[in-house]
Amino acid sequence: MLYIEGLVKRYPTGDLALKGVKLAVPRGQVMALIGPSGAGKSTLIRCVNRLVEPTDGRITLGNAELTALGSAALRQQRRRMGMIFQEYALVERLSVMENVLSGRLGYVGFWRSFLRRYPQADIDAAFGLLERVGLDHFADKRADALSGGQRQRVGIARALIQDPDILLVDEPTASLDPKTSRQIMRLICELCSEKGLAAVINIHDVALAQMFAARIVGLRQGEIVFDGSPAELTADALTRIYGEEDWNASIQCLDDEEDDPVPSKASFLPQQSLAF
Ligand SMILES: Nc1ncnc2c1ncn2[C@@H]1O[C@H](COP(=O)(O)OP(=O)(O)OP(=O)(O)O)[C@@H](O)[C@H]1O
Repeated sequence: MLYIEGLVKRYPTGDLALKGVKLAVPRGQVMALIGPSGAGKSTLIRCVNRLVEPTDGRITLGNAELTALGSAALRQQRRRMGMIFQEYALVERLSVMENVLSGRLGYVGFWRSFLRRYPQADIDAAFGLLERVGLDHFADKRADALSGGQRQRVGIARALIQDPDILLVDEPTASLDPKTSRQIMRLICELCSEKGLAAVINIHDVALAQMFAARIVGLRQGEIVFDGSPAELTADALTRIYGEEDWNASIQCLDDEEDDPVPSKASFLPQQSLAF
C-alpha cells in the first residue's frame, strides 16, 4: 500500500537526512520506526505526506504517486494519511469536539469549518470516535484543560475521523508517563486492527515498539540497517542501529512484564524503558 523507493532528503543546510530509503508497508501493517536521534525518522514520516519535500525518490500510496502530485491533488491525498503528532497539535481554545471535527477540514472546506457547520454525519462520527477513545464525557471540554494522555486521544480521534488508509505517527508517547504511553500505543494498534489501517510509528522507546508493532525498521544515519520482527531485534541488531552498548545486560523475558495484557510480539524487553 505504501511504497517508498530511493528516497533522499537533503536539507538546504546540506544535511543529508535520508540516503536512498526503500520501504514497503502493506495494508494493515503496524510498523515501528526506531533509531538514534538524527537518524532521519521524522524526516521519513514527513516526506510521506510531504510536510517535508523529498529531494529525490518516489513515494506511492495505493495507486497515487505522492511525489508527483501538485498542491490540489496532494491536499486530496492527504485525507488518506492520518497524522498523529508528539505535541498533539490541538487548538487549545477549542473544545474537544471541535478539535476532532477539524480532522474533516479536508472534506468540508474552509468556510464551513470556520463557521463550525459540520454535517450531522460528521458530528455523529466524532461522538462515536470520542466514545471509542474513552473521551465521550469530554466533548465540550476545552483542549487546554486536558491531560497529555487525553490530548493524545483527541489527536487519535482527529486523525481517524479523516477516514485514512494509513496513520503517520510521530513520537506519540514522548511526553507521556510509561503507563499512559502503553495505553496510547495499545489504542493506536487496536484501532489499526479494527479498521484495517497501516501505521508508521516513529518511536524512541524500543520496549514499546517491541510490545506493540508487528514489524520494526531501524534507521541509522539516513539508512535502513534493520528490518524485522520484534523477536529478531536482538542485542546485535540494537548495536547495528544505535551503536555499541551492553544490550544483553538490560534485557529480560517478556513473561516478567506486569499487568497489561499486551500482544506478545516481543521475545525480550529491556528492564528499563529504552528511550534514546
Ligand atoms: N529543518 C531542517 N533543516 C536542516 N536539517 C534538518 C532539519 N530537520 C532535520 N534536519 C537534520 O536531518 C537529520 C535527520 O533529522 P530527523 O529529525 O529526521 O531525525 P530523527 O531520527 O527524527 O531525530 P529525533 O529522534 O531526534 O527526532 C538530522 O541531521 C537533522 O539535523
